[in-house]
Amino acid sequence: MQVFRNATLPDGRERDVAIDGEKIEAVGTDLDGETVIDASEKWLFPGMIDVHVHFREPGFPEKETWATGSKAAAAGGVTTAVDQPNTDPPTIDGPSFDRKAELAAASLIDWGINGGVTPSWDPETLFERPLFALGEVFLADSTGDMGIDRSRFEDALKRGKEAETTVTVHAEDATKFDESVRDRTDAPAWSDYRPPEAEIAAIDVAAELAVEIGGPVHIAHTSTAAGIDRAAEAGLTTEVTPHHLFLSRDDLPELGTFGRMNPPLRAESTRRDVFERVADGTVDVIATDHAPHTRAQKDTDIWSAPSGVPGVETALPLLLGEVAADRLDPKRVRDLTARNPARIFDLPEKGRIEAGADADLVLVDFDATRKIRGEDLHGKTDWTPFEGKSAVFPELTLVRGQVVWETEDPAGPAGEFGAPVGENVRTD
Ligand SMILES: NC(=O)N[C@@H](CC(=O)O)C(=O)O
Ligand SMILES: [Zn+2]
Ligand SMILES: [Zn+2]
Repeated sequence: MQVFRNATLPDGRERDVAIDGEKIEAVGTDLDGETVIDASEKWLFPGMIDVHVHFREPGFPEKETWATGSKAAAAGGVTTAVDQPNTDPPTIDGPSFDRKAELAAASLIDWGINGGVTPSWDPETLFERPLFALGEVFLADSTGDMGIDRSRFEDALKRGKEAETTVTVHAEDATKFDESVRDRTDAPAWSDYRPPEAEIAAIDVAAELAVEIGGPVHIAHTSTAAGIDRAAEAGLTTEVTPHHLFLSRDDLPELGTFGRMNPPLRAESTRRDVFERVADGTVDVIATDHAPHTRAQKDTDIWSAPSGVPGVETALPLLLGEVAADRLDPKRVRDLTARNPARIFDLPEKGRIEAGADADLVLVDFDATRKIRGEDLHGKTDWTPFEGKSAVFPELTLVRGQVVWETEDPAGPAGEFGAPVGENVRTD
């Protein structure tokens, strides 16, 4: 048994946390074990469950792989990551799921694989597999051009309901895109091209159909306060990315094409409104939408650059930086990154520091604030849109009791420790 002694938990209690094998054995005081780690002056958070990453395999290993993405995740305190279906081949049937699952075996951290929806998807064989969730279902084209129309979306919601799985939605309505800005070459043109109304309109459709059809619906990467409010009012769960929380159009002069993503960066006032909804608990989940592209791929004009930014290694550190600066409550960070995703996606073993749960833990020293630098990160991309921002990186990350990241030993353990989680689909 190993014991973290006198660690501060997100709710402020100071406790010993004892780990036996893969599980938390006890949370208490005066606990004993063979290995005792002095954690006084330090905090333990549950590992982040990132329900939205693009680890790019199969198809685009120059952007990311399961090995590099999961190592970056571990270094950022993410202990479970869920991959999205816009790979090549897209994950839209049984065989493509199996192929991705073989590659995911290289993961250092625990993982889930989502199933996607296109005109050529095969729900029969797809739902025979242990999907994490159905989605992200693209209501407009993004990277991978998997946009679908309303009737196929209805079909996806019905299938999701039948299989008792959550449907996650990329909510943008392409009929609201503003073609009149096409002759502009500045980076903010992307934000004007895919305006807030496009997101709000798509969330309205998702909410309407979710209420009509039933079954849980989760809106991915919401970027507008109005969208979040409408989703929440309709009983849908919502997710916000670190880039919509910490960046706005004001950053685009500096970021240029490296700040292009879907949905795009919004006005600074919108960013503040979104932050408020994250801080007050209206938003359920922070997920990264980790969408790496190489520097060379991004370094072109605004209409040719691919959409998406990396974020899996910097999300929890940025949030912990906000805790250090007294702008976010540590309990809120715990809920957004661990407790809520575990509840929404039905992972009873994960997301909590309690006896019986998986020992997915992050050891944090709030005095160790440092600036994010792209060159220090562990994914395939050597750039980050968060360059220079203050963050608190984990000292130690454990997945089911196993150290997968240690600041003292950045070479760290080899991969392939991760295991699949959350067979959230009824396959009988
Ligand atoms: N968000 C993005 O801008 N890009 C994502 C796809 C997506 O989530 O829409 C990607 O896979 O590159
Ligand atoms: Zn998306
Ligand atoms: Zn995505």
